[in-house]
Amino acid sequence: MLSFGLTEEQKMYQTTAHDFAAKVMRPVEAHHDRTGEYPWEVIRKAYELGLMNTMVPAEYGGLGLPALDATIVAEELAWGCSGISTAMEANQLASGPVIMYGTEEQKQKYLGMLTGPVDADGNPHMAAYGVTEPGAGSDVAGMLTTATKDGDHYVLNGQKMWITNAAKATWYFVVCYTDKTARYKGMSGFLVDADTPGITVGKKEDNMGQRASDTRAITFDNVRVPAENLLGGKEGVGWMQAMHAFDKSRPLVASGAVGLARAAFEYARDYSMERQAFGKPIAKNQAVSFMVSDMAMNIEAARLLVQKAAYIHDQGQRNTKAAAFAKAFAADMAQKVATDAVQVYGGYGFSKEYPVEKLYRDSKIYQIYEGTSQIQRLIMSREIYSGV
Ligand SMILES: CCCCCCCC(=O)SCCNC(=O)CCNC(=O)[C@H](O)C(C)(C)COP(=O)(O)OP(=O)(O)OC[C@H]1O[C@@H](n2cnc3c(N)ncnc32)[C@H](O)[C@@H]1OP(=O)(O)O
Repeated sequence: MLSFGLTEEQKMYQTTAHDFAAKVMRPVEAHHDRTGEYPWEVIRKAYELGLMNTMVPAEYGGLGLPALDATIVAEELAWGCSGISTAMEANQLASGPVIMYGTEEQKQKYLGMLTGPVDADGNPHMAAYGVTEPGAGSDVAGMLTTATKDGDHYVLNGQKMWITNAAKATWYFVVCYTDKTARYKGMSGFLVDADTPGITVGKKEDNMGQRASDTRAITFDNVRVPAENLLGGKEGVGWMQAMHAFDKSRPLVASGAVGLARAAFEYARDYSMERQAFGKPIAKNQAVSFMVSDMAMNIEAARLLVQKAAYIHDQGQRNTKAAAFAKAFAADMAQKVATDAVQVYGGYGFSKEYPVEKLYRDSKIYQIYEGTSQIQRLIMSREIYSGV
């Protein structure tokens, strides 16, 4: 049976996340945008409420939410502030491969850290996903980082770039080559403790948007990682671990774009009813109201794509094409909606004193991270033509 309604449980998660976004995130979003300060106080409260790590299975201390339910929460959090929600949701990207491929010991230890007791500073443990490199963003197989077996350890050398939560994470999921000759079949995934000697974290990137999120380079210089931290205990499967993690996380990231767009739409709708021009609210002009209608229509369409991609994943089926549809459509939509929201605000939209300026800057990264809009179309085209 096809249903577009939310269950009582889903409505409860949605309401909880929305209240949190409205009461805890919205009041501080401008501060974190301006200063780039990491939003620990928000993350601590989200952790206490159970809004972090929602997809970690219950036996490892999480809520064990299906991807569909997690997207409902993620949309609300990004409605609150997509910079802060990216810092929070990066844990879900890093924990994805562990949930899907970790050994029992790895799950107990590394998922348990995320849901377990806070650290000495009272902060919950965070994680980061390390695939991208300075010279390999879209082209994952072009990475250079290597792991060489040395007794009961692997020795990691190389550099990762644009890593969300790099300086805040307790552990990283890192993909690198254990066999350079085998292309993607020579890649392996590792769980790396962030305090391992030989790891250097770079400066915080001074980004255009989502400035609350901590993005840095991580350099590995002869970093010795115990062999037991090889994810799933198997070499050569790091590529698939990374790709399947994207299939799981792209609907989640796309739902963040939907949440941001919804915020921009609401501001534009409300402002268009208040702002007077030529003796009437500007919403009375179809040039404006049609722009706002397009926003509402495209947000709805994006959400349906997101929910379908998450639903397919939850059925245990491959959702690569649906996840790419959702990610590309939602990202491009969010950028357009945020741009049009600035347009509805006119000169005020260009000012930092009004909220749509931040939404415009924040929206851009959705077309870049987690696979660019161009890469999503590449993925779609391969899925469409394969086996035809
Ligand atoms: C909220 C969270 C915060 C977010 C913070 C931001 C985090 C990030 O930005 S993380 C980094 C994002 N980076 C990306 O998304 C990388 C984008 N690039 C890619 O995904 C890949 O490089 C991609 C898809 C272009 C593949 O390129 P390419 O090197 O041509 O490999 P390709 O030939 O397609 O694939 C190799 C094999 O893997 C298989 N494969 C690829 N993807 C999948 C998949 N999803 N499922 C199963 N198999 C797959 C292919 O079928 C192929 O198999 P075979 O050899 O049998 O034909």
